[in-house]
This record gives sequence, structure tokens and C-alpha cells, in this order.
Amino acid sequence: MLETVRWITAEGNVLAGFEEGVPLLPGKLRIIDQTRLPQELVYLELDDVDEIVAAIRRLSVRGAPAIGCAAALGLAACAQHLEEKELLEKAQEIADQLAASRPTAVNLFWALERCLSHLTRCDKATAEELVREGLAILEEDIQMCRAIGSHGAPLIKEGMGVLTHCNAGALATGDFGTALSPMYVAHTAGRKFTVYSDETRPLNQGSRLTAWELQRAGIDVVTICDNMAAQVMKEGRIDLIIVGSDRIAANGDAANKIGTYGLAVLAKHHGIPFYVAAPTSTIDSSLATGDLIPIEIRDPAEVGAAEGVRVYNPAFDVTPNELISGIITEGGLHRPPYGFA
Ligand SMILES: CSC[C@H]1O[C@H](OP(=O)(O)O)[C@H](O)[C@@H]1O
Repeated sequence: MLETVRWITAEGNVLAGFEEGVPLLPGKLRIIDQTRLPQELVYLELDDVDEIVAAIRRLSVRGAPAIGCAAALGLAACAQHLEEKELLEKAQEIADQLAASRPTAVNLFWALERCLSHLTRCDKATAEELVREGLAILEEDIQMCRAIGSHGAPLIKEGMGVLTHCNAGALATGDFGTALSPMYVAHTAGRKFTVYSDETRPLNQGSRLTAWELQRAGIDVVTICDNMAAQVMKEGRIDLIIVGSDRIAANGDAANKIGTYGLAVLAKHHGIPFYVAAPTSTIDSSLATGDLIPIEIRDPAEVGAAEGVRVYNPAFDVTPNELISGIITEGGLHRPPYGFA
């Protein structure tokens, strides 16, 4: 278990789901600061919207489901400082600030919208109601990730080499992860396999986070540089690829960390099955195709180029549905043609 996103009450109760009788306010959004991993496991406890936005922007908390969970509980943490009479109006303003933190992961917008609409349906709009809804979103995410694990685990056979990109593990979700969840389930079932984890430049979520997660779990993991993936496939070391996603369009086109599209093209060339794992909260049915998915362009400084040299730093790319062998959600393994109405 990794307490990526939790609610911590003033009494120090760490909550993933709602517990009757536990005082919810005053409380704070508690996250693992992923910028400090793998050297240090440090928690941040936040209840200020500017600090929460900054934490999402610098990837202290990251990964589509984790960002959604953090935004929901972050909204609640900020709302507890509001007067009840102004809560509905100010909660919308806080949600707008949180929504402006990153553009690609649809879970961010889905979670905020769900919390605000919950508030309008309540007899009385209170911060405690926002905590309850945020904890419901978190608990549902954890269960969705567990279900993804059970649906995806049969793909991982004894002795396989499994390649993954970036981090779509427990750290990117409420717990268990999406792409890594089938690996955890297969490992628990006693199957032996090796995970090849792309370092995933420029922020190295793979070498820093995925390798750390899998090593902690006792799963055999090999870190490779991104530019080694083709050779590793050519050498026959990879039997299966499973990646996460930040937003999936109605036709199954999937946005994920930059470099994923290239892996899908290589997988096609080498005849390697390529799967995307994501909860249905990552599906954006309002977008017909993946070219409509907004792609975050991040700070050039992250790339570490020579002073004064121009840098292009898109954080995501889109894999067309025809390159995706299957999409694993909590509802099961979807095969093409995809149609997420
Ligand atoms: C389970 S969503 C994980 C997804 O999010 C990551 O992006 P970032 O690290 O920038 O938040 C990456 O695309 C992962 O596959």
C-alpha cells in the first residue's frame, strides 16, 4: 500500500474512505511529495489552494487518478476555511484555480465537477460534505485500480518481460495503480516476470518512481533509458507492454506520457501486444478522437538544454487506437474497435 493521497484529520486520523464518527474537520490534504522520491519518502499536508496548485504543477502529486483525488480533497481542505454563506460561490473559484493547474489529465476536471455538483445537491453546502465526496472519489479510485489489476493480471505469464513507461503505479493513483496493478496481482499470485521500466525523460518518473515502487514490492525490475526500448524489443526481451493514460477519447485514442506513442509504433513493428490500463474516470467521451486532447507543454528548463537553446517539451503524446491491443478498465478488458460513448 502507498498512501499517495489521503485526508488527515486534526486528530491525526489518516483516511482513504469515510469512517462514521471520525471528525473530518479541521483536516488537510496529505500527499507523498513525489519530487523527493526515491531518495526520501516525505509527506506534505496542505489546505491552501496556491500550495495545492503548486504541488500539482511541480508533480509533487501526479498521475491522472491521483491528481483527481488530490484536487477533490484539496477543494475540501480549502473550503473548510470559508464561511458557509459564501461556500458555494467560493468553492467554484477554488475549483477553477485547481482546474488551471494542468490541462491533460481529465480526472482533474471530472473530480472537481463531481464535487461541485454534489455540493449543489446537498441540503446544506458544507466543507464536510466536500470531504465525504472527496473520500468517496478516493475510495472508488482505489477499488477501480484493484479491479484493473484483476482484469489485467492474466496477460502476464510466467517468465515474461513486461515493458512500461513513466509511472502508472500506486503513486499515480489512490493506490495499486493502473498499468502496475496487473503486475502487483500477478506477483502476488506467485508468477515470476521481469518489468522493464523506461526512465521516462525529462522528469524520470520511470527510473525514480516505477523502479522504486516495484523494488519495494519485490518485483524484478530493470531500468532502461528511453532510447534503449527499440533494442530491448529487438533482442526479444519484451513480451508485453502495459502503460497508463491521462485521457482516453471516445474512439480509444489514448494520451499518455511523452514517448508512449513511439513505444506503440515499435510494438507494432515487433509484434508485441500493447495495452493501456486506466479507470473509466480517465475516459473523456466528449472528445471523439485523440487529436482533441489538450497536451501540456511544460517548462523548457526541465530538459536541461544548453543556455539560450530553444526547447520543445510536450508532456504527453497520443497513441491512436489502432495501435492499442486492448484497454483495461475496472469493467474489464476492452478489445478494438473501441467506442466509449
Ligand atoms: C495512472 S495515470 C499515470 C500517467 O500520468 C503520468 O503523467 P504525469 O507523471 O505527468 O502526471 C503518465 O502519463 C502516466 O502514465
